[in-house]
Amino acid sequence: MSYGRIFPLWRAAAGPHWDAYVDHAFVRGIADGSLPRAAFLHYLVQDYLFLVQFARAWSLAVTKAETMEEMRHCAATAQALLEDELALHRGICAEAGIDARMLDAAEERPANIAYTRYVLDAGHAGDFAELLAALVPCVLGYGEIGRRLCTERRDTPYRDWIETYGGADYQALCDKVGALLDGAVTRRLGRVPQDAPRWPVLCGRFTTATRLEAGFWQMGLEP
Ligand SMILES: Cc1ncc(CN)c(N)n1
Repeated sequence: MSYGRIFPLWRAAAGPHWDAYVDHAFVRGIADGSLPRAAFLHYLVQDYLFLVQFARAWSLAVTKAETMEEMRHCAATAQALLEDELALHRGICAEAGIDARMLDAAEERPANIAYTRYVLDAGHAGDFAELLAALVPCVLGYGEIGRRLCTERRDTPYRDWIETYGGADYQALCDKVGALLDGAVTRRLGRVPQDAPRWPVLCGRFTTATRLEAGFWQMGLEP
């Protein structure tokens, strides 16, 4: 399963940056349980703020869409981030004594600001396809990580996290985003999008967002 046709092409174009993201030391620490709890909570608080900005970016995609179908997909993805995914963050943080008020008052780290504002800028400066190219490493990268870690079945205190991203609901979201991406790119760049002059720009957006994902994990290791 590779979440459609376009995603594997962009992933290949990102070269070693993709593995630096999905196989980062932070991810390995989640998988084998060696990640210190303080680092995980620090990451989770930043990720809460991240997802709020990402919901804004998916909402921006609603305004950039060209069809009702695209609008529906993007609105549903923003909703899934705000309700389903953030429920994981709220739950784990509440158990650690970090309540909703503390989450909202947390200060964004520079790596977080860099990534989220890059994506929002891609959306403001570019069209729907450009915004999607900056958005999909987030959704589909975690889908890939969650699916892989779920099959490893190792003993780790971060099982809730792994099962959220490897679970059926998140994987279904990834399949839908992959289908949205395929349709959107074909609609704008044609059936052989690799030949379109805009293809390298889209690959570039995807690769930069991928590098910013790796930077986000790195930030997580430095509470
Ligand atoms: C930084 C980041 N990237 C991706 C995801 C998965 N939506 C996330 N929660 N946080």
